[in-house]
Amino acid sequence: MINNHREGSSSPPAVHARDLGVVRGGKPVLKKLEFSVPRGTVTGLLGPSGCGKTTLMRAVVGAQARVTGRLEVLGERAGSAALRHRLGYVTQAPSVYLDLTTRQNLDYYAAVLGVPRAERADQVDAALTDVDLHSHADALAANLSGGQRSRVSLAVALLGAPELLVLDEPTVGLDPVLRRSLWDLFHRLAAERGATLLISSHVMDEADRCDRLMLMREGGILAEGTPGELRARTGTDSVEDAFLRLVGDAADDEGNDGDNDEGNGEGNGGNGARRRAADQAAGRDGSTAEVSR
Ligand SMILES: Nc1ncnc2c1ncn2[C@@H]1O[C@H](COP(=O)(O)OP(=O)(O)OP(=O)(O)O)[C@@H](O)[C@H]1O
Repeated sequence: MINNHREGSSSPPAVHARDLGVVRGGKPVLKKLEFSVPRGTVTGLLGPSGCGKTTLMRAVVGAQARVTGRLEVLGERAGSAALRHRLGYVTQAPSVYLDLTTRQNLDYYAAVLGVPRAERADQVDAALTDVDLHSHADALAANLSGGQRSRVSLAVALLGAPELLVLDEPTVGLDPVLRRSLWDLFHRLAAERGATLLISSHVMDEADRCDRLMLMREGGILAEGTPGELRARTGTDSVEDAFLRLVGDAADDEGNDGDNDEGNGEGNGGNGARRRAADQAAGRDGSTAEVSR
């Protein structure tokens, strides 16, 4: 599902990073990242738990301290006040007021965002339609399921029609039908409103729903491209296998860079290291399609 890229040649990418680094807790968690996210695309950020997806998203929305290098968002420096109304960000923890109903939450956030009073009801209705929550519009958030609360958070992010939506694992805890309808919504937002979506996921079977992917590992970008390009580059049939192949190749490269004391030259030793690195990256002990968790 490759989007036609709608960005004009003169329009800067939605996100542009050069030599981007972040230190957290005294440790470098993002290391010299270089990438661009084209406008009007659904770009997936995939990688195992702890590889730095959330940190990267926080840097993009201007919520991360100790960012070094260059990071431009919609042509502005990340974190600049001019971006406040052009971005929507949904964290992994739904941020809704439990003592308000779904509609009251949306109405409140619309007011905070400065949506004119006369437009508020329409915008709230549109957001409720987008996330399919009309049937729970008057339910207290406290009485919603976890997945429903995440959708309220997503609806909040849609208010004001932001140009860039940064969504941290928006489909966690949702059933397959809802997941599909949200992915359809993400593509509609890109195709019909020209929005750019940067979406993190650790579920590899969602990778094929993205126009483009950035595969992350240990604070770096392992590879980027369309799902088809990544499959073709690695000679694999799925993005999950492409990821594991790339992790294995990176482990081989790292192994070749140093001395190999174990080295009796047996294929099994190398394959074992490669396999361990891939399994570790995938967080897998069996045949799960998830990268981690
Ligand atoms: N508040 C913090 N203080 C110090 N280090 C942190 C903090 N939050 C995260 N880290 C570290 O930063 C690294 C990247 O974490 P991050 O949350 O960005 O990863 P992630 O890929 O989003 O993981 P997940 O998929 O589990 O959400 C991890 O090594 C983590 O331990």
